[in-house]
Amino acid sequence: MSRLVVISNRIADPRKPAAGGLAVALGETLSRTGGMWFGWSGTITEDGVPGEGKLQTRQAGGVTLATVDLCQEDHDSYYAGYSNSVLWPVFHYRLDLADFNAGYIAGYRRVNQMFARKLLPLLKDDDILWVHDYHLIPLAAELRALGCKQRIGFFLHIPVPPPLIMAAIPQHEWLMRSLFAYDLVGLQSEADVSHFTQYLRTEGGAESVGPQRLRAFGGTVQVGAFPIGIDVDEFSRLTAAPDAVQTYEAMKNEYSRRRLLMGIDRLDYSKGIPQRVRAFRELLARYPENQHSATLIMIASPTRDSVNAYADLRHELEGLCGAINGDHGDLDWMPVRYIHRTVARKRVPGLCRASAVGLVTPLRDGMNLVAKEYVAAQDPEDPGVLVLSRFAGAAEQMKEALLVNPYDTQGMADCIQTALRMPLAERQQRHQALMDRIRRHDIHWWRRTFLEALEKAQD
Ligand SMILES: O=P(O)(O)OC[C@H]1O[C@H](O[C@H]2O[C@H](CO)[C@@H](O)[C@H](O)[C@H]2O)[C@H](O)[C@@H](O)[C@@H]1O
Ligand SMILES: O=c1ccn([C@@H]2O[C@H](COP(=O)(O)OP(=O)(O)O)[C@@H](O)[C@H]2O)c(=O)[nH]1
Repeated sequence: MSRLVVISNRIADPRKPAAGGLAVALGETLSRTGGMWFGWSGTITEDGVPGEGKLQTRQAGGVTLATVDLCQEDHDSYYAGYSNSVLWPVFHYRLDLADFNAGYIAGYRRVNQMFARKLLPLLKDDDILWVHDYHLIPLAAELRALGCKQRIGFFLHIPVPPPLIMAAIPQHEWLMRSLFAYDLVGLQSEADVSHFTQYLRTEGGAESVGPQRLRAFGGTVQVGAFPIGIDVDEFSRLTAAPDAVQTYEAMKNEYSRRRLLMGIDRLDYSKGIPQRVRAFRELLARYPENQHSATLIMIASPTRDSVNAYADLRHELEGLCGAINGDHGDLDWMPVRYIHRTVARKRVPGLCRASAVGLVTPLRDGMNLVAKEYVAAQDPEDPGVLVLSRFAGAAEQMKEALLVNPYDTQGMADCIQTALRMPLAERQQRHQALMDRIRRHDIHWWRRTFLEALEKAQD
C-alpha cells in the first residue's frame, strides 16, 4: 500500500494544545493511516539564512514528523506576510485588511521552493502526496519542476471568494494556474467549487471536459467539494474522559444559577467575535429576563499576533467586553467571561456540554470544526442548541442548527433568545439530525473520499 505524505504549514506539536482545525484534523487522519507529516517546525531562527531552514525528522507513533525551521525573514514574508496578510484576508472577503506589500511574494515563493527541495529526497516512488492550504498553493508546481512524478492532491481549508475579489490579488493568475500542477483540488463546500469554477471561466476561459474536470491555462484540473469532518467517536471518548468530565462539573457547579453560552475560536477577524458579543449585549437589552442569568464564556485563543489586524481586533474586543461587564454586571454576576488563552483540547468537550447555547458565528469560515464538536459533545437527553453563521462552510451541511446572519445584531439576539427558550423535544430532534450528519461525514469519510478521488483522477 502506498504511503501517505501530508504536507502542511502547521503541524500538530504533541507538546502543545492544538488550536486550529487543520492541525487537529490532520493529526487525527494520520494517527489512523500512519505515514509522513512534513511542515514548519513552528520555530523561528534569528540567525537563519532565507530559504534555508534546518530539516529534522522524528517518529511519533506510526507517523514520521519531518519539520523545517523558518528564519525571521521567511516567517515575516511567507507566513505573516503573503499567507496571512494577503491570501487569508482576501480569501475571507476582507480586501480592506489586505496588505499587498510587494516584498511578501518573494518570501512565499522562496519557502515553497525550499519545502519542495527538502521534501523531494524523503519521498518514495509510490508515495501519495496530500498538500494542505493556502500557504502551499505553488508547492506541486515547485515539486514538478524538480522532477516529482507522484500523485499530488491539494486541499484548501479556507473559502474561495468570488472571482472579482480573487482578482484583487496581484498574482491571482499565477496562483490559480499553479493549482493545475495538482491531480486533484479539494475544497470545503459547493459554494467554493462554484466560485473556483466561475473564476476559471471568467479569468482562464475554462471549459468543462468531464464531471468536475476543467480545462484552462493550457492544462486540466479535477475539482471537488470534500467538507472536512471531526472524529466523532474520538470526540465522544474525549467527552467521557476525566478532564472533560471535571471541566463539565466545575462549570455546572460555578454557574449553577446561570444559563451558559459559549464561543471558542482563535482571535481572528474572520470569526465574527465582536459581532457576537454585540449580539449578546442586544440580547440583554431586548430580553431583560436574561439579566443576572445569561453568561457568555468567550474563549479567544491567541493567534498570528505579529499581524496588525489581529492586535487591533484584540483591543476592540477587550474594550467591548469591559463595557458590557461595566454596564450590565453586578456584584454577583459578570455577563461576559472573556479569556484570551488557548484552552487544552481535552477540556473543550466539557465546556461545550455545559453550555446551553454554542455560538459559532464567523463572518466567513472555510468549515469551522467547533460547530461539529459542540454538537458531538452534547448530552442527547438534554442537548444544547447550536447557533451557526450561514457564512461558515459548516452551514451547508448543518441545516438543523439555528442559522444566523452575523452582521444582523438584532436578528442574532432574537435567535439566541429562541435557542435559550427552545423546548426539549425540538432540541432533541435538531441534535439527532445534526449528529447523523456529522457522523455520516466524519473525518474518516473526508480522508477516504478525497484519497479515493485522488487515486481515480486522470493524469
Ligand atoms: O496555523 P495557524 O496560522 O495558527 O492557524 C490555524 C489554522 O487556521 C485555519 O483553519 C482552517 O481549517 C479548518 C479545518 O479545515 C477549518 O475548519 C477552518 O474553517 C479554517 O479556518 C487555516 O486554514 C489553517 O491552515 C491553520 O493551520
Ligand atoms: O482554545 C482553543 C481554541 C480552539 N481549539 C480547537 O481548535 C480547533 C479550531 O478549528 P476550527 O476549524 O473551528 O477553526 P480554525 O481555528 O481552524 O480556523 C477546534 O478543534 C477547537 O476545539 C482548542 O482546542 N482550544
